[in-house]
Amino acid sequence: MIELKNVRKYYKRKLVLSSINLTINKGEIVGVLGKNGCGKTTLLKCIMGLTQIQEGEVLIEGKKPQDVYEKLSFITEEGSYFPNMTVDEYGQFLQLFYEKFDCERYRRLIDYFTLSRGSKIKNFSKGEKSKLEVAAGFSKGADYIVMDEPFLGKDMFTRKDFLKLMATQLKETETVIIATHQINEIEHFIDRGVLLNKGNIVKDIQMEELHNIGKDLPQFIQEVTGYDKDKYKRVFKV
Ligand SMILES: Nc1ncnc2c1ncn2[C@@H]1O[C@H](COP(=O)(O)OP(=O)(O)OP(=O)(O)O)[C@@H](O)[C@H]1O
Repeated sequence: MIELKNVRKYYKRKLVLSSINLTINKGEIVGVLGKNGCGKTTLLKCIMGLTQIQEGEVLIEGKKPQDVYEKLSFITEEGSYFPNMTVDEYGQFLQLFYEKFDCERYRRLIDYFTLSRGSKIKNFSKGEKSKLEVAAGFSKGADYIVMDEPFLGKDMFTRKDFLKLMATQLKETETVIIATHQINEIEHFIDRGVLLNKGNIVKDIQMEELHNIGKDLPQFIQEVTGYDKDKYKRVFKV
């Protein structure tokens, strides 16, 4: 279980997350959603223990994230790989570092994404690096897989493959937290949507509940966070 209790985060004097309370249970697939700059990445970094918080606490199974790093895997655009390594060398490194690293899963994912095992990571395209990041992130043997915009830079077919992968390969005990703007794509994949606006959780809804009331995710997000359709006219005075 992941617990965020009254988490408040500032970057210098700017308040980015204000008193966040959130509990994520084991096995849940949770989408963290909201407009640019609303605090999604910052929230994920708090869960990962990668950024300092000024108030409150984050607990992963009752412990600080820094004390259970092997339970967590962060899949991010920035990438956690070493560019000078080849795909195979990186796999060997991860195996040494993560006790529960699943070599077989890594190999299969590398093949699934048709990445060349002998190639240096630095020579990969953006999309290929992002596939490698997913392959590594899913193979660390972590209980909590935290993803920040995993669709970025991936072509249409890869995005489909990626979703298929998540829908079929995840174990029941694996928990996924995914921050993305690709709401159409994750609509039928997530169990629950947590909607942020200006650093606050403004809605936390089970997808089943949403579909039962006949709404889809884009509609729901627009209703909750609003869309200023006249902004263009105001700014450009047209
Ligand atoms: N290292 C930093 N230093 C100062 N301000 C930051 C830093 N990182 C993020 N911010 C600010 O914090 C706010 C939230 O940023 P964050 O990256 O969490 O948003 P986001 O919801 O992930 O946005 P996006 O959808 O654009 O990726 C933004 O206003 C951003 O400018």
